[in-house]
Amino acid sequence: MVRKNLGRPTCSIYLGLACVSLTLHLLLALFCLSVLQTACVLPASSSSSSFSSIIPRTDTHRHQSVSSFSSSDASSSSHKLPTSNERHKLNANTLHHKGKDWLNGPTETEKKLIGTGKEFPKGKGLSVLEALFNHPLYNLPHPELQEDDWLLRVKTDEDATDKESREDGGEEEVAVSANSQWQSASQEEGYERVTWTSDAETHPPWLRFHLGISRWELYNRKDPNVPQLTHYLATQRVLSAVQKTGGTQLKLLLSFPNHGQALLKPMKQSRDAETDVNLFYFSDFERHNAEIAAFHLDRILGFNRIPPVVGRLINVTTEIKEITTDRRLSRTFFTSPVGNVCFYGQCEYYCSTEHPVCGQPHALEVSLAAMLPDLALAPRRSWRSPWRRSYSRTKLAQWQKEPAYCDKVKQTPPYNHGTRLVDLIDMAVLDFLMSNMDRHHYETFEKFGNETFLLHLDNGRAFGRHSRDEPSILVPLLQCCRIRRSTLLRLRLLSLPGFRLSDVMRKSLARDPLAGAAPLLSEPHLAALDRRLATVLQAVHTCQDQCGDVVYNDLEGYDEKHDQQPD
Ligand SMILES: Nc1ncnc2c1ncn2[C@@H]1O[C@H](COP(=O)(O)OP(=O)(O)OP(=O)(O)O)[C@@H](O)[C@H]1O
Ligand SMILES: [Mn+2]
Repeated sequence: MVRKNLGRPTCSIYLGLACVSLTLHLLLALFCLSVLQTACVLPASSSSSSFSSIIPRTDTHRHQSVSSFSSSDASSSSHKLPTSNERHKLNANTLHHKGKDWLNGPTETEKKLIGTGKEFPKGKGLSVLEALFNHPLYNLPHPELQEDDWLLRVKTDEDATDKESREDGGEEEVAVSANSQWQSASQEEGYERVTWTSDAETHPPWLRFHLGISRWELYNRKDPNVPQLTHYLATQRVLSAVQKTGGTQLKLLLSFPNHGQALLKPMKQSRDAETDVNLFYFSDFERHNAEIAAFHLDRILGFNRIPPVVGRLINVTTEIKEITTDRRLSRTFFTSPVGNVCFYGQCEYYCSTEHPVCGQPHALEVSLAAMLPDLALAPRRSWRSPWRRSYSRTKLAQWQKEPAYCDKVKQTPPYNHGTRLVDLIDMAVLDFLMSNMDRHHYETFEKFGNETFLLHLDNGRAFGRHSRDEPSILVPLLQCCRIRRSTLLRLRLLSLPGFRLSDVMRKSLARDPLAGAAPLLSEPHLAALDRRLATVLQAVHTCQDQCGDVVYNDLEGYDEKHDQQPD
C-alpha cells in the first residue's frame, strides 16, 4: 500500500537522502581513520599504578585531547624554533614513514642492518664491546660539521686582531683564547704554567673534550681523547676540593694542576644494596657507581650525551681534608668510632652525622665526572621535563592523570618540531633501563637553540633497585608511541645473544679503575638491563600494533646505500 502511494518525486528524495547519509558516513569513517592514525591507543586507567600493567596493552580507548597546555618551562615556549637544517638530514631531521613494513618487527632491510647477532666475531679476538662498536649501526655516516656546529672554537691570532680592530667588540661566537701562547695571568699555587697554543697537541684532555663538543653529541665515541680524559681524571694530583653548590646532595668540585676539574660524588651504599622500598624516589641516595654505569650505558646506546665519568679511590685525608679551603666542608670531618675518617658536608639531603661519607680508614670510592665548559663560556638552558614527577608524597603529576597527555606535548614547542620529542624518548629509554626516576630537568647548550642533543646530567639515583622495574619511567614512549629509528635498531641489536646488553655493559664497566675492587654493577643489575630492554622492545611492538607513525626515520638515505652494498 505504502509502495503504491510513493510517487516519483518522493522516490528521488529518498534516494537523495540515502546518498547524503552515505557520504556523511564515508566522511565520518575517513575522519576517524585519520584521527586513529595520528594518535595512539592509550592506557585506560588514570592512576600512575596503571602503567605497571601497560605492557602488552590491548585496550583501545580513545581520550579527548585537552585544549590548554601549560608549557613546562616559561622559557621553552618563548624560544623560537630555528629553520630545519638540511645538513643534518641523516642525523635526525626528517619525518618519514616507509609504508606498512614498519608495522611489525624488523623489515628485511632492518634485519640486514642489524644482522642476526650470531656473526659476533669471537674468533677475531674482538671483545663483545669492540664488535658492537664496529657494527654499522655504530658507524653511521655523519654529515660534516660546519663551524657553528661546534660549541667552542680556538681563537686564532687573526680573530684576536679582528676583534681588537672592531669598535663594538661584540664577538658572538664563544671562543677559547689561545693566541700564540695562552698564559694564565696569575701563577696560582700548584697550578701549572699554561703553555697551550692553538695546536691541539698542546691541549690537556679536558680542553680537548670541551673543544670536541658539537651540536649533536658531547663527544665522539672514537675520539682517542675520551679514554685519555678518564685516565687523566683518575690519576691527576688533586689540588683542591670544595663543595659544589646546586642540587640537593653532597658533591665536591676537584681541581687538577693543569686547570682541569671534576664533579665528585662519593660512595654511599655498597654495590648490591637495594634502595629501601619505602623510600620515595626523591629521598633516595645518590650512588657513585650509578654515575659511572650511566655514562657507559649512554655510550653503549649510541647517545654520547653524558659527560665522561670514571671511578677513583681517593684518600679522604690527603686529597680532601688536608687540602680543602672550604670551611663549610672542613668543619664536618670527624673520626668514626672504628677510626675511619668521615665527613658529611652541608647540603639539603643527607648532610648530617647520621649519614657520613667515610673512608676505610682513608680510602673512599668516588665517581669523577668531567666538567662541562664554564657557563660563562657556554651557557646552558635548563628545561623542565614534561613528564616530571610531582615530587610530592600525595600529588599526581598531570601526565599521570591524562593518558592523552602526549597529544598536548606534541603540539607544544619545542616538542612539535625537529627531534626534541624523540630525544626525550631516548632519554626515557635510558632512564627506564637504569631505573632512574629523578629526571626532573634536562639541559641543552644555549648556543645550539632547539636543534641539538639533550644533556643527560645527574644519574646518581639510577640503578637503585634491580628486583623491580618502574614502568612509569617509560611513559613518554608509551603515551607518544614514537621512537627514533637508529635507537630502535640499536636496542634490537643489543637484545641479540651476540651483543646482549648485559654482556656489553659488563665488558665496558670492567675498564673502570674501580672494577678491580668489585664489578661496578652486580649481576642482578646487569640481568635487569636485559629484562628491561625486552620490555622496551615489547612496548614499541605494542605501539606498532596500535598506532601508525611510530618510528621516526633518522636514517633516510642510509637503507638505499646499505642495500647497494654486497652482503
Ligand atoms: N659534569 C658536569 N659539568 C658541569 N656541571 C654539571 C655537571 N654535572 C652536573 N652539573 C651541574 O650541577 C647541577 C647539580 O648536579 P646534580 O644534578 O648531579 O646534583 P644533585 O644534587 O643530584 O641535583 P638534584 O638534587 O637536583 O637531583 C646540575 O643541575 C648541573 O647543572
Ligand atoms: Mn640528583
